[in-house]
Amino acid sequence: MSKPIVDYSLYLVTDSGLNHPSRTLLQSVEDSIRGGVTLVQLREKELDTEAFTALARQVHAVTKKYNVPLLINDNIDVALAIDAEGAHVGQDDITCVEARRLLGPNKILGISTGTPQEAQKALADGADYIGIGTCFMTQTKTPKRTLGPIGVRAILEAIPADHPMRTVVIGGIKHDNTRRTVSHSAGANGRVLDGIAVVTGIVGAVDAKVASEQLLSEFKAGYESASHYFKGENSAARASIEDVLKSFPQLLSTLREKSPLTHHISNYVVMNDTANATLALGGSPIMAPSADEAEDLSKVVSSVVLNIGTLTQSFVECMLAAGKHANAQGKAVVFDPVGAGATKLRETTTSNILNAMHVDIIKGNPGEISTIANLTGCTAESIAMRGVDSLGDGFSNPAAVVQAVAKRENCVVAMTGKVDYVSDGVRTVAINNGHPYQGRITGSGCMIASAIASFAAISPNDHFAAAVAGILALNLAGEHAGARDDVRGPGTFRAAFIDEMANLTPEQMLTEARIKTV
Ligand SMILES: Cc1ncc(COP(=O)(O)OP(=O)(O)O)c(N)n1
Ligand SMILES: Cc1nc(C(=O)O)sc1CCOP(=O)(O)O
Repeated sequence: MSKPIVDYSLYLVTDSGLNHPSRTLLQSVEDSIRGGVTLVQLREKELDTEAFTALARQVHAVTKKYNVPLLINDNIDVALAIDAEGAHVGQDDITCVEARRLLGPNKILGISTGTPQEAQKALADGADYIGIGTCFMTQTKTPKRTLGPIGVRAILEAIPADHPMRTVVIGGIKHDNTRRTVSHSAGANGRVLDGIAVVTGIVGAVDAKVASEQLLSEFKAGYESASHYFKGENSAARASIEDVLKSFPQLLSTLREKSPLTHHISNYVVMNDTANATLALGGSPIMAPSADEAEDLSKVVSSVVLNIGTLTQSFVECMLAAGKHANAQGKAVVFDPVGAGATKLRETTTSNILNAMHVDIIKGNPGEISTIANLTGCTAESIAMRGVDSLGDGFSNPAAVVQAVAKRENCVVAMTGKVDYVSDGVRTVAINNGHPYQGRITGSGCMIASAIASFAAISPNDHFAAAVAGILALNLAGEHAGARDDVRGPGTFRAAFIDEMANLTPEQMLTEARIKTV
């Protein structure tokens, strides 16, 4: 028999000791397959060979019924005895080369890897796939160390994109961390995980079918986000900064022609201003802070703004729902982590948002970006935070910070201040437009997030262009408003600012931009 073609998307790894007491392991396996499990590994540490073989035969009868491959953990003899579709071995077990020799060329062989070097060795040793772990803390075994999505990424990047080696991640994978793990671990070489391997998240769940359905849907959403990012944003496809700048007049004209609808979960202080700014620039806002509307809206809006300025439980629920549905619909998510480091609640919410969805563009002041850098383990410099406003100019090398956070989060980062910085991890620019009055009215940063969201709707495959265009458009409006004779202070500036967003011409986006590559 030739080697089966394997779908690695949702890989169940069993452990009878962790199986939910309400059912047998066989029931867990069957329920999980009915919920979408695509591959099963029988991993039973406490059974002797005879009992393991007997259980393996029973499990194989179930998996064969659904045409799902069964692999045996560690024990090649059992795999051969029951004619399983393959086996999985660890670094401390029989070698991969020996396992392949015993199994022959037509069985599936997987090996555990925790370093890029182990992954590269697996390429040479005849494995079909690698299990990359341990990703997160797990109760199922004592990990040597945890990799997190960034450690997983380093291993994916060690495997050439065109190599047939498949990859799954293992260790602490649950429905609420799957999406981020998959989207954030994607390598710069375009490699995205082929699947997730799960023990307790399935066998220990109250309902293994429902748990499997959720995990599979989260895996697919993470995979889609990662693939979308690389389709539009891989280095080969990235437009040069010069071409991006040249595209701005057309972007603004198209924005006005199409008037894209953006879903705002904004804050009480700026809701009216962000709605008016969106309209003035040419877009259409819908201010809808209820989670119950998020799914319906995700089908009709073009992008979403999540603003944590005035946090309540229902705002948080709505932001999480809106972000997830936007991801599922392929709509851009713009995150404005207002005052992210000011309180524990804001910090936790920021973390929860980044973990629960793929954020396409993060827009913040230096303090907010610093908090995100720290939360995501990015080795950037820190600055202090007080209230929702950032202190001082922030970083000694702001361009390096935005670039590092963008690279780590696989997204675009826009850091606003006297000079604004935008990076997608590869392209980084500094924008020198704007007026001091923008810093003296509340909500000017939030309005920038709204403008970015409108441009992201027009430029779905280049969010870097959208972020730069959004900042530039509002900064030019700020300059024009600040220069008006009728503007005598922040109050009159606020009205003039909105007027000048509406008056901005596409040509001014080209002729008045002071943007340089950094
Ligand atoms: C898919 C997958 N990845 C990794 C492992 C771990 O295997 P191993 O290192 O042999 O550890 P134990 O399973 O023996 O605890 C796995 N089983 N499956
Ligand atoms: C079996 C196994 N192997 C790991 C590795 O790092 O190689 S982590 C792990 C346990 C995974 O269990 P859970 O899904 O319950 O966290």
